[in-house]
Amino acid sequence: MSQSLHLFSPSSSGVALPKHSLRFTPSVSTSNRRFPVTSFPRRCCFAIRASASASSDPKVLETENGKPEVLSHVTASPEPAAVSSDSASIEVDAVTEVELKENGFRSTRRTKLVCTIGPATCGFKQLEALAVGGMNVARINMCHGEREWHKAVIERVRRLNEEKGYAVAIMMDTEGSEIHMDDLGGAPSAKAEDGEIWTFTVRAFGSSRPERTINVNYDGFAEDVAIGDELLVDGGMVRFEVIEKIGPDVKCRCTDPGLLLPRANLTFWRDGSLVRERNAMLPTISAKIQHHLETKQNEGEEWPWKAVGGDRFGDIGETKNTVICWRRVDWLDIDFGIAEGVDFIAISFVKSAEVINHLKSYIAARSCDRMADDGISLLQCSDIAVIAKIESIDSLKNLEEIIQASDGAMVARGDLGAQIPLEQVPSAQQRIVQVCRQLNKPVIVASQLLESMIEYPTPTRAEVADVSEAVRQRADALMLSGESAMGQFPDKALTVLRSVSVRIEKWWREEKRHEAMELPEVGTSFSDSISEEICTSAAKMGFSILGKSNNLGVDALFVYTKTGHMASLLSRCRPDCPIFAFTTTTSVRRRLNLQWGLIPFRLSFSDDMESNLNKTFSLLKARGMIKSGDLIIAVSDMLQSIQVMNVP
Ligand SMILES: Nc1ncnc2c1ncn2[C@@H]1O[C@H](COP(=O)(O)OP(=O)(O)OP(=O)(O)O)[C@@H](O)[C@H]1O
Ligand SMILES: CC(=O)C(=O)O
Ligand SMILES: [K+]
Ligand SMILES: [Mg+2]
Repeated sequence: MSQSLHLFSPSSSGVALPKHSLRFTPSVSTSNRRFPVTSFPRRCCFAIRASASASSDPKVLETENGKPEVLSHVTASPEPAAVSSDSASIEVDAVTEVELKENGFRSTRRTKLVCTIGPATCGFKQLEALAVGGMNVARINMCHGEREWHKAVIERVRRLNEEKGYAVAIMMDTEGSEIHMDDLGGAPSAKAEDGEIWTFTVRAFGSSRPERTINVNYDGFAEDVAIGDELLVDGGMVRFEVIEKIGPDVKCRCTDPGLLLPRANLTFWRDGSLVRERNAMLPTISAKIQHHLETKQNEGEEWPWKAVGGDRFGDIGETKNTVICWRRVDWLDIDFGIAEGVDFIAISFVKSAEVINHLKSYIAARSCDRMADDGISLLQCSDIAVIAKIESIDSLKNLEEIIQASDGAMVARGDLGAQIPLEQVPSAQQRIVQVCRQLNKPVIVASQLLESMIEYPTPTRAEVADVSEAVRQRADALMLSGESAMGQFPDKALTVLRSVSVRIEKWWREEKRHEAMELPEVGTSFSDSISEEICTSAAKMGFSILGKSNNLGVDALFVYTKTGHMASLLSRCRPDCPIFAFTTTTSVRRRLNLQWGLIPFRLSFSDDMESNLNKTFSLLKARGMIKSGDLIIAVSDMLQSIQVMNVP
């Protein structure tokens, strides 16, 4: 078996490059950039047989957010496939179609959009409006609401995907170990005025809560704070000074007035520095649960946190009386996420790669159990991607190792801005985005992108500039928080993200302003290296020169990928033309929906590239997504090949 990179030019039907000489050198001039459709020489292919399930699946093609189309007469045989010529049987993906009409073929939006779902957007119609508006990922935040509420949202998104053909992925965000306030007894907000005295306490009050009293979720709160400390709500939206401690009650004077929101995050500062010693940021597990733990441990029972071990997870034997761990509720949420088959789990307040590694093994073990229980096949069972939220000083310290261990990262600027000086947040963002790109992990820029749109229908100029900067940095995705969760204008906020993204992407493409980034090799095996070379070469051919068109006038990159890896390698190069990513499973398709520039489709394909291409051309032409004469570069992880051709 040999591994070859095949480049097609007008003078040759296929060139097999020798091993270790996989540099792409354009062999054609731009004046002669239309190629005949060439056939793939099967004798020199590195071929992986199509899996049984791929060939027995109904022949389906789905676009990013489009309805599935069943093409019963398409075969997966290695012979050139019979393809549908009946365009009427092909339903057009609403979102991609709208964006294609709005922006033209080459100007589809590359930046992906994540919306936090909350009371303002949890209904079916509201979710549908977001999907139509370009939401690629729906985020649910386990800090807020009950599990039942989140379950209902997940079910609605699923129904939306099934009934209306979208591929909206679901991201579950864990509560994490931060200290936060209670839900204000159900009130939407509370106003703290200058000089007022408020009590922060761990005492439970039930319905008879005294005025200006806030419950705190962290048992050690009163012990850890000191008189004179500064208490910041949501990173400084409201500030208090600690003036007195009475048992579990901490009396504070408001020094910076503002609106307290339910479950707002709390940090405390001493002499200008964030207080982090004594594990102040990690809630101790409650005595009740600890007792339960010890009893069960004595019975020799296995524990989820035991299974993943490590001090941060509360290895029970080691920390008898002060078990420090992710709170039990996080584990229950993680189990919930696995059972619901969410696509991403975002982990709040990650401190080290160890946390991510443990969680990934846990998910893998749990997913296998689930697979066995449900009798579902390996291909159907998605492994859930783990997103590391970078929102603490520790996470910045261990940034590279955390991102390397994760499947992606989030620049969680809300809490990050409460832990480092605000003026350092932009450079931290730039660094995180850059490290993610180098390590080939998708990155989301989150929090306060359009904060004023919670209340107003138009953004501030400064917010538009902030969104533009994240797009310019070519982050994979932008995220709405309060704007979509509880704001008055969720659809308008999404429209702003969408239109600013498209405009800035186009501007930078035309101006050729993007600095080239040195991308180190990420793979470890020879086969990985070949995939990287192939993708780099293909993407290079898809780059523009002189602000006009790309080297060869390439209209789109096609990638046929089972795991999604080759698609992400192409995305990482941030080429100028759109990337159509074809994959065989819906879960991989949904996951690819988070990555820059990918238009993910589900398609049953075989290991015969010629038949795959013919089938794809026919389907996409019928949708008006490509036309005869368009120049396509196709790569595939089954054959590790590159093909350059015109759509017939
Ligand atoms: N499921 C929900 N139910 C009620 N309110 C919600 C829900 N999700 C979000 N919200 C509201 O929207 C606001 C912004 O949501 P988001 O989850 O992005 O912020 P956050 O709580 O600051 O995030 P994190 O806790 O991850 O740092 C929250 O402060 C809350 O008021
Ligand atoms: C999103 C989030 O968790 C933050 O900004 O803090
Ligand atoms: K959270
Ligand atoms: Mg946060």
